[in-house]
Amino acid sequence: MTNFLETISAPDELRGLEVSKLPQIAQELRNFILTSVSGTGGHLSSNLGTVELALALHYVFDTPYDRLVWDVGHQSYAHKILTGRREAMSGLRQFDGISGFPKRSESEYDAFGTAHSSTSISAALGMAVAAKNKNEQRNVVAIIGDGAMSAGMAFEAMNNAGVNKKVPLIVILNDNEMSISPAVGALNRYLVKLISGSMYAATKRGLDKVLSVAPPIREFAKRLEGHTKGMLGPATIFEEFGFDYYGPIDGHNLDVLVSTLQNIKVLAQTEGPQFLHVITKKGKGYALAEADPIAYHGPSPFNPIVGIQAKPASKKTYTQIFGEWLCDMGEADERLMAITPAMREGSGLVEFEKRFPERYFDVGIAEQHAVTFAAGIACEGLKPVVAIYSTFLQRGYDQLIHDVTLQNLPVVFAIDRAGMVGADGATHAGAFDVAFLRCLPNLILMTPANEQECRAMLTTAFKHDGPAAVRYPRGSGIGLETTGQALESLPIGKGLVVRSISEQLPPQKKIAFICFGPLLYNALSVAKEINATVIDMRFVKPLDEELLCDIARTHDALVFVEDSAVKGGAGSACLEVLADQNIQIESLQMGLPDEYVEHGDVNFLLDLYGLSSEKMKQRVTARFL
Ligand SMILES: Cc1ncc(C[n+]2csc(CCOP(=O)(O)OP(=O)(O)O)c2C)c(N)n1
Ligand SMILES: CC(=O)[C@@H](O)[C@H](O)COP(=O)(O)O
Ligand SMILES: [Mg+2]
Repeated sequence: MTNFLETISAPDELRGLEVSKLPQIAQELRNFILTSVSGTGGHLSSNLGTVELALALHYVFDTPYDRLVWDVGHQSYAHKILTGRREAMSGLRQFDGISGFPKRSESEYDAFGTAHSSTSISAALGMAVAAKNKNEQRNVVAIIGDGAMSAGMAFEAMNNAGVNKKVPLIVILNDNEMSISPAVGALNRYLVKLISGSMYAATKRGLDKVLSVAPPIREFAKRLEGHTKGMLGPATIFEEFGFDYYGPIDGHNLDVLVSTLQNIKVLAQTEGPQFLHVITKKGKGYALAEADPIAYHGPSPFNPIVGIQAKPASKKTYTQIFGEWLCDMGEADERLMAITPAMREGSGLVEFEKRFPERYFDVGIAEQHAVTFAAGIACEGLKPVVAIYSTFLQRGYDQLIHDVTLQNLPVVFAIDRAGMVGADGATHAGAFDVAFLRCLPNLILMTPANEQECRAMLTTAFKHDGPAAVRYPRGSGIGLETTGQALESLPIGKGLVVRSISEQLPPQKKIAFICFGPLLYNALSVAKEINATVIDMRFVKPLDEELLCDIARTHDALVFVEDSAVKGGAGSACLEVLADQNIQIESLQMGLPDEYVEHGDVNFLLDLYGLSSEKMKQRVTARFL
């Protein structure tokens, strides 16, 4: 049997086929995705669930002239494979390989770069308004998941789109009742009601509209009605926002998808914003992923025959260290309230939810709300802990300033994925939190070098009567044990001398490494070779100014080391203090460059940016020795 997928290098070739060929192509796509992603690692269950949708979209719409904007974009592998990147999938999320998300610089078919959730409707509306303004008859489609739909930004866009009757915008809601973990919130309950049939009336109303304005597609309405129950009832929330609403329809039925999209494409040009609700299964077609879409959301490489096999890890991850601390502190202090914006597994809160369900809050993909929700909790004397990725905290920055630090409220920010994250690349790098946090009055900012410091700093933050943040990287530390360790704080604003210059073989130049975070250990291995001092500063804010100035006055050169952007980072904070104290000294800053750090193996990237031990030694030698 012909493998059609191998003959398709662009959607034009797809559009030349009979629609009856699409189911076979879908099967080939699904098999290819499973084989490829099990080999490279990546996002799997969401991609298995959107095979038919991607196929039908490229079949019906004249891509890339018509625009497709994939929300989050973690589910865009079928889209990438159909648009000439099948071979490139073997390099997925590897350095110099293709991104795991749509990326404008990667393909003309990637209309908008995504990865942070809930931006698609805003971007698509912008494109649709621009097309209208330029008198270009173009279709723009936003494909957004039910999880992504829970973010305020999606409703900001809907609110703006709905009143714009002449804008050819199509929004497709890919509803699989899952975020990464099960979807949460009132919107999820509402969608379940829609799916359950209690509000199929919307479809009936939509059908009546279709019949009234486009008689030639009467058979479309009849066929669509075949998939819905014609009960009358209240308008859907989407219609109240000004969209014509159709669905829910089966997002795996290519006949229904293609005919529905062909007609909605026409309506968008004459009737304005259209909203299609499709139902899919996350993990579709691979039994293990269908059974456990969470485990298969973003797996590392695995054998698809037997599925993911749990491997006993030699060292705990920082996420596990946090999760362990959260339970221990939650046990010790019932005021602790744990908040996650839709990242229960990734942030390590699964155990806490089991043990303290009444103090666990998954607020959905809603970082802005998560931060201010925590502020409200703190106002009432309880102790909120916001578990959040560095990159996603960017989404709640104004709330962090305006609602938390300005009011000096005791909220703990457990910031995971600080520094380089590897496979997810530039959109997910935790590069900027030191720069955007250290300038905030009232906030304490800590950078643990190892697991024990991480646990102690979380305790310090929790016991502090004001806003406090601890930032720690993706992955494991050096392997220090923390289980059962006492919940003791550190002296706030105090650094630590980890190594002093040995006077036995005094170096030609007295160099001190001033370190923030786990790169301290790369610096330490260099310091042992060249006989240098190593300082673990521990706090970016408040800085241990006394220690810093003492070291500066007793050494010939300082090397600042951090796994965050150099621009505005911890090293810059130190240089500001030295300038204030009028201390002149040679210095070198080591950290993330003034560019977006792309996807790739973290150790490779550390070496690329001169942060491996070998490269640190080369840079220090070249500059000072
Ligand atoms: C602002 C932001 N917060 C959190 C995430 C992490 N994240 C990635 S995918 C996802 C769930 C998306 O659910 P949905 O939109 O329903 O897509 P599905 O995985 O079900 O296809 C989350 C929370 C993100 N990418 N962006
Ligand atoms: C698409 C998305 O934003 C998440 O799935 C993210 O990729 C998770 O990152 P980790 O793998 O670091 O938990
Ligand atoms: Mg979903």
